[in-house]
Amino acid sequence: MKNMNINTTISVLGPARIPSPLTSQGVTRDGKTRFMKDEYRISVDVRVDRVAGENKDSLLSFEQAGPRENIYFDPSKLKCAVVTCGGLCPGLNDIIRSLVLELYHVYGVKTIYGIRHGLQGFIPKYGHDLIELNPERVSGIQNTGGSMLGSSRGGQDIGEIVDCLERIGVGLLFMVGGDGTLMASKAIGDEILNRRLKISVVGIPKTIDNDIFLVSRSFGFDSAVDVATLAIKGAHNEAEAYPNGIGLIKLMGRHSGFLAATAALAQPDANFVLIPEEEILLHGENGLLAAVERRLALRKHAVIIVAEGAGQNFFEDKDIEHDASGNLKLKDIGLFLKTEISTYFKSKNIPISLKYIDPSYIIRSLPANANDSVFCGLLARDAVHAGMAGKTNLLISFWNNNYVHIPMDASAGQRKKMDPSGRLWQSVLESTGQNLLFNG
Ligand SMILES: Nc1ncnc2c1ncn2[C@@H]1O[C@H](COP(=O)(O)OP(=O)(O)OP(=O)(O)O)[C@@H](O)[C@H]1O
Ligand SMILES: O=P(O)(O)OC[C@H]1O[C@](O)(CO)[C@@H](O)[C@@H]1O
Ligand SMILES: [Mg+2]
Repeated sequence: MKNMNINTTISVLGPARIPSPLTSQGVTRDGKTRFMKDEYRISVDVRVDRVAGENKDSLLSFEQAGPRENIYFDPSKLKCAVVTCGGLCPGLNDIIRSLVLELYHVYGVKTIYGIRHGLQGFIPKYGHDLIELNPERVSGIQNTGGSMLGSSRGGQDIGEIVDCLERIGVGLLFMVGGDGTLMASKAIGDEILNRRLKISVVGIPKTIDNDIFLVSRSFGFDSAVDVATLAIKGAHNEAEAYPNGIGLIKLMGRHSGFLAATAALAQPDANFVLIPEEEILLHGENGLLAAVERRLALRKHAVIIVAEGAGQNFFEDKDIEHDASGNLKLKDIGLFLKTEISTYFKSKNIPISLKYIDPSYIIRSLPANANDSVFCGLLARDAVHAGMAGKTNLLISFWNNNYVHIPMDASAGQRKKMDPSGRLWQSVLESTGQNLLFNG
């Protein structure tokens, strides 16, 4: 972490004095306690570079997630709420289910509200009813994609959201979403603080783009990679089957190419991977079109993966649009490339068979795979442990193979991007051999 000034201190609503209901199960078979102490920390950097001549390391560390010996909230009086915001993502229902089961069975919290359709659900004018969540209500939801609570985009009045929390008496709010949701969580947390309320806000980062700052892996990403490999297989089969076949696949990834790059490694049939972090050169000897031509001459087929945020520089600045949440609406680089490739080969009188595959919404709306389901359960349980201990304005993150607490303001407003000189991208370059094709 080059930025050593990030905040790593977690806020608390007050001292946690009530013995946890987990106390009866709090000691493991070998006599060790399973409770975490706030003093257990996970270092931010695994590698520690010593300054020449010094023999002391100064370690930046995150608080380790997990059950605390004492909790802040009285489970018999506590009301909780869960909301899912932004784009769909595999695993949302696993998260909701695990939150409910942990709160209900392990901590004994019996009142859990599901907020419908993201932040809209807090605002009376939309008329979305609350859902009472309990183990029966969430039974089997993990087998379905999407979110049983629904979602929405679009800003809502933060004051009105906190009014709603006060009105329904929520003490612990779980917010599941991407970077925008974390910004909203932070704003809600700040307003709660302004009003001196004892409401804890815990974020669980979600995105198939895997672009949340200080989060090594977000849930849904692994499932998205899985499904993306099917699209790559299909594109490869189509490309191989026809003379000069080209399979072009567009994958999601607004500002970061993690999904495109990882899927290309998981299903190594792609010859070109195009990501937002690297500029695309289209024309000329070292451009994509000439490189595809070289590839066809060599192997008679080609597979191209493009992340949706790649090549946005090809589109004019004048018709810039934003969605309801203020996210930049990306122009369709997949369709653009399809046209450019077709036009190029037509102008050269080279017949091609181009198949364009856009699996975007299929990928993000399916249920989680087994690996993500396990991950969601662990994240959700740690979110409950943190919230019950009275911790607030934090998100649960997976970092250096550990589950940790990250203060919301350390992550919100920043984005994780792929390092073009890092191992992931360099492996993609090796696996595809695309640099050799680009450079003739
Ligand atoms: N700075 C902010 N302050 C308050 N609310 C915000 C802010 N940014 C985003 N939001 C709200 O948070 C919600 C989720 O944001 P958004 O639609 O951008 O999805 P997201 O959480 O980033 O997920 P995705 O990764 O799918 O885009 C929206 O209702 C949005 O209006
Ligand atoms: O079509 P929508 O819902 O605006 O969302 C598209 C965006 O959402 C994401 O799936 C993230 O949730 C991005 O990969 C994509 O750019
Ligand atoms: Mg977002």
